[in-house]
Amino acid sequence: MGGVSPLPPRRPPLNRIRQQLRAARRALGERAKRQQSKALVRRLVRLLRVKRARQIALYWPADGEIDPRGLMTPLAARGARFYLPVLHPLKRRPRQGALWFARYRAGERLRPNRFGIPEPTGRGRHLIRVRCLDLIILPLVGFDAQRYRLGMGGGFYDRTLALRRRHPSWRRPWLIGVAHECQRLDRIEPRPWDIRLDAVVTESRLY
Ligand SMILES: Nc1nc2c(c(=O)[nH]1)N(C=O)[C@@H](CNc1ccc(C(=O)N[C@@H](CCC(=O)O)C(=O)O)cc1)CN2
Ligand SMILES: Nc1ncnc2c1ncn2[C@@H]1O[C@H](COP(=O)(O)OP(=O)(O)OP(=O)(O)O)[C@@H](O)[C@H]1O
Repeated sequence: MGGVSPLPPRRPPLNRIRQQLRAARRALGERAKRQQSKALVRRLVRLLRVKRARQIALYWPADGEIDPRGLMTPLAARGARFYLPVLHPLKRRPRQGALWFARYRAGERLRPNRFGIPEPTGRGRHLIRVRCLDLIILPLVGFDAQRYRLGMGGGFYDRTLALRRRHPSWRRPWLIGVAHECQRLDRIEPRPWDIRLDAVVTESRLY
């Protein structure tokens, strides 16, 4: 043989990477997950962008995700309001596969969506325009040090935030991805629709 340079190692397909990262996240154990969520919330509340935010989108944790709900008590004391993602009901383009954000007050009744994730219900729910949010805390499956995000694969946040790609100078909403450190990848090859986050916070670091 000799003289033939080896092919670069082939990356496993994205879906396999997603599965592996989700399994790693679920395997953490309740105690570790609780501790890491608490440590992460302590980091978040120290960030000026977070302290100043008035309209904040969180998410309801599922599948071993970091629990961001600990932000509510300290930030409500500063006058913040909170919103949760709701799957857009339209089955047609262009809004299909996008998210709405509905006001959520602690203790309010929620109903599971088609993925089993609780969301605000009812005609009375108050929706907010994405551009009026100061801050979105995004769940993620994987991230890299460049702050690219790998999600569940539905493209929901990418579609919802697509307007930001067209208006890169818009400062709102600020986008913070939150994750366990074990969800970091060496490099995520960004696809054309991927949105780069403004920050990624883990239990031990800020990217
Ligand atoms: N907590 C949380 N809420 C969120 C998101 C999220 O990632 N985390 N989303 C972020 O986008 C949106 C929901 N996106 C999701 C996309 C796929 C699956 C999921 O479990 N898919 C299954 C298979 C699909 C099916 O059941 O039909 C899977 O991959 O196992 C869940 C949520 C909005 N709300
Ligand atoms: N702005 C957009 N407009 C139309 N389709 C989009 C847009 N963004 C993403 N998509 C579609 O969504 C699909 C899933 O995208 P991707 O794999 O990046 O999801 P994800 O970021 O991992 O998931 P999520 O945001 O739901 O957590 C892609 O195949 C892509 O075609």
